[in-house]
Amino acid sequence: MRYLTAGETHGPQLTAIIEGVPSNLPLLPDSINVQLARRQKGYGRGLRMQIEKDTANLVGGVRHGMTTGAPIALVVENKDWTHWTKVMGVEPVDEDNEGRRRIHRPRPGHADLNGGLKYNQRDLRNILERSSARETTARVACGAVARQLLAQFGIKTACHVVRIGDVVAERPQMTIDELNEVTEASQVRVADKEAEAKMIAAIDAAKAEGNTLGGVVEVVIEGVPVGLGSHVQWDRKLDGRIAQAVVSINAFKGVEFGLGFEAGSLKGSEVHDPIMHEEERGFYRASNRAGGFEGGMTTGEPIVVRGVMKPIATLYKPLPSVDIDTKEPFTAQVERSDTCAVPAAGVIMENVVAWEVACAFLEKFGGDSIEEIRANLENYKKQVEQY
Ligand SMILES: Cc1cc2nc3c(=O)[nH]c(=O)nc-3n(C[C@H](O)[C@H](O)[C@H](O)COP(=O)(O)O)c2cc1C
Ligand SMILES: C=C(O[C@@H]1CC(C(=O)O)=C[C@@H](OP(=O)(O)O)[C@H]1O)C(=O)O
Repeated sequence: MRYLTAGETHGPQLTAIIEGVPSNLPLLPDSINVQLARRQKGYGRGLRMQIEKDTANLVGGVRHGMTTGAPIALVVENKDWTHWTKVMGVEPVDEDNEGRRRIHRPRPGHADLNGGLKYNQRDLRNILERSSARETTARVACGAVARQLLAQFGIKTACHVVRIGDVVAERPQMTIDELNEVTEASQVRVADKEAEAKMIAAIDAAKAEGNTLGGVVEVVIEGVPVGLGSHVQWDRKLDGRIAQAVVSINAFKGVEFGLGFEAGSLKGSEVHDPIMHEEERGFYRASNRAGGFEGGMTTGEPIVVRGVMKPIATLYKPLPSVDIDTKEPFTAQVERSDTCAVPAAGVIMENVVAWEVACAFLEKFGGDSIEEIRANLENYKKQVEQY
């Protein structure tokens, strides 16, 4: 499968085209809308999330609640567009027209200056509009389709917040269904109530001082068969593909699997997962410190992957910057902004990781219809059982 997205944050809509979704997958807008709504939640977001009510309109590839194998086309409206029709319209306006809401003071930490230099744009709004994380709405919609596919084969996903600023949540000891239930009810997507209160207080404190916060989120995927991805070629290693997908999320700066960076300070005996075998269960691991991957392939244990999000770049007490017109130092332009978007980022990460897993799943069990894929999976399961 592959997808492309288009659309600006204050333009009329976001658009995505997904190619390669098999036929006979049940798909209704609701299964996408659930993910879009999850992405909009979370303490610390700015006023924009009160304006938007993200819902997907399926405009291709689905008929009577089922995919047909044709490309899926979907759009999500920007409700905010009504306030931006002139500023973001396709019709030319005067160079000096105030209605352009031209940006000429780049924000440190955002795409403004690099994008302006690269695309030779003197209105940095032409960079901001597409570099905004609004685009992740379309990516989550695509991920939601991938989750639907995974769900057909009993593969479940969850995400939870591990850290916001210097507040760390306790690692939850619960099933994936319980984790989903508890984090859904949490304002910052944690299972740890004590940490939740401290995280909310930290976000309030950052906001009060015109500052912002980042954090760490974890995604767990269960029910994945052994052998997705491959050791034979660099670009077929599924952990590598997931890493790329995670770091491509706006403001994500790092990724780790299982023990992750901690593995660098431990001995081999404390890091690797002993191999076990039981007649009933087949091969399994005594632990899952690898986070579900060896040799770029899934081990059959849950995928456990974390991503770190830097603090939001737009500060109400801005950092020094330089005006691109006068070349004079200036404090950076202030745009309406979030204080902390880590809980939302967890949902984005869950959906982009689900996408990569679904792609690897289809590469392994490929087929044009759900029935063909199911037959291939059953056949492979038998092979693994008899190994
Ligand atoms: C859910 C989410 C919401 C975000 N909201 C903002 C925001 O309100 N203001 C801002 O400056 N950056 C925000 N960001 C981060 C910027 O989009 C990101 O820093 C920017 O695109 C530059 O890319 P980079 O940080 O990956 O280098 C958000 C990111 C995510 C994932
Ligand atoms: C719109 C979303 O996030 C936006 C991401 C974002 C940024 O710079 O990345 C800046 C803000 O945009 P605005 O200035 O319009 O409020 C966020 O609200 C969204 O997540 O749907």
